[in-house]
Amino acid sequence: MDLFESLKAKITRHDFKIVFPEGTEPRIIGAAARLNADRILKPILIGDAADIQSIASAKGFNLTGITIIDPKAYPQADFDTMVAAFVERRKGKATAEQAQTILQDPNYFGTMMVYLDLADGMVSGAVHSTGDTVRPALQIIKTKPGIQRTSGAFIMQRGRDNERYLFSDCAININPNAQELAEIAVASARTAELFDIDPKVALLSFSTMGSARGEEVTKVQEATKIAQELAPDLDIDGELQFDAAYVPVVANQKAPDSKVAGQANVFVFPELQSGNIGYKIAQRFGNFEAIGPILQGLNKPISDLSRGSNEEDVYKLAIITAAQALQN
Ligand SMILES: CC(C)(COP(=O)(O)OP(=O)(O)OC[C@H]1O[C@@H](n2cnc3c(N)ncnc32)[C@H](O)[C@@H]1OP(=O)(O)O)[C@@H](O)C(=O)NCCC(=O)NCCS
Ligand SMILES: CC(=O)OP(=O)(O)O
Repeated sequence: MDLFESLKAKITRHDFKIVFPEGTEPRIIGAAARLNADRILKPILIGDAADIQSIASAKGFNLTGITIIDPKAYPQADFDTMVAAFVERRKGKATAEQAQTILQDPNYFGTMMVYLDLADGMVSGAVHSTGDTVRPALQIIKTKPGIQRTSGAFIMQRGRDNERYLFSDCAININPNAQELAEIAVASARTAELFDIDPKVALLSFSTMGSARGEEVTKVQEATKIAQELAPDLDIDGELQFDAAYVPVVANQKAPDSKVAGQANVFVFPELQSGNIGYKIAQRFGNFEAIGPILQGLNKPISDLSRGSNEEDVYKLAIITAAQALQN
């Protein structure tokens, strides 16, 4: 079954509430209207109610049944509760006065809704940068026990046969150390399983099994060892160049003894420059649909769109976000 049909079937009866802080953005309104009409989940739009309504009617989107939260009209008592919860969560890092200002930011407001269980997940980032979208989640939602760093994975999908891979970290950690990279590799395998990928994890480099040297290579070698120790049940190998990871004939030549080389479907990039560039090249040259970034390791699902996303990308990432809520 198509990935999204299978995810829709899993989430539909749960009526998950997904909050969209960028409620006046037409791509968001359009996706919310479709998600609502298809009865997949319950969208909550944050923004000026009159603006949202007028954009929706200009574009012909039906908002009947969709919750709109206009921060200007949000009940004072509920806002005070949010402020108090934020101050408590930030443990001395924000005063009540600062919290009043911080929570005017729709991403902080939406993230607090998820934290307070007023929503099951959040999707933002169609107009905000990744930093502005995810920082509230890092500060408020935080990572699951045992996970130090959240990271951002993409499901890369192409063609009718649903050729599907996972790329990470393409969004968050600028230069992870070996331990962090190892955790990213293991978290990526777990995310892959959620999307029906039987993970074979390659830690990528410009070197294959010692063919080149340098501290960048050593980091990937160390990360591979740590990841294998962290998750002995998984097929994880490195360091591998992309061709050795992906192309069987090259794998035979460069890494003949590897259980992953030539068959990898989870590609872990050594740092963010290569990860972010890599996914965009596959998306724009390779015609892969890039779904994500899916934030891994957070206590609750928060998703960050690329600003280049279209309405369909918003629709699909909202479904994935709701599917992640199933794991909570
Ligand atoms: C994600 C990012 C914004 C965090 O940077 P930052 O806001 O400067 O983060 P700080 O170091 O000030 O940390 C803020 C909080 O987040 C936490 N944090 C930072 N990175 C984290 C991570 N990867 N995982 C979990 N928590 C993290 C910190 O521990 C800190 O928590 P605290 O305030 O409770 O102590 C930054 O790493 C970044 O800009 N990454 C690149 C994003 C990007 O542009 N990607 C390309 C497009 S997708
Ligand atoms: C994931 C990503 O690269 O986001 P943006 O394009 O918004 O920077």
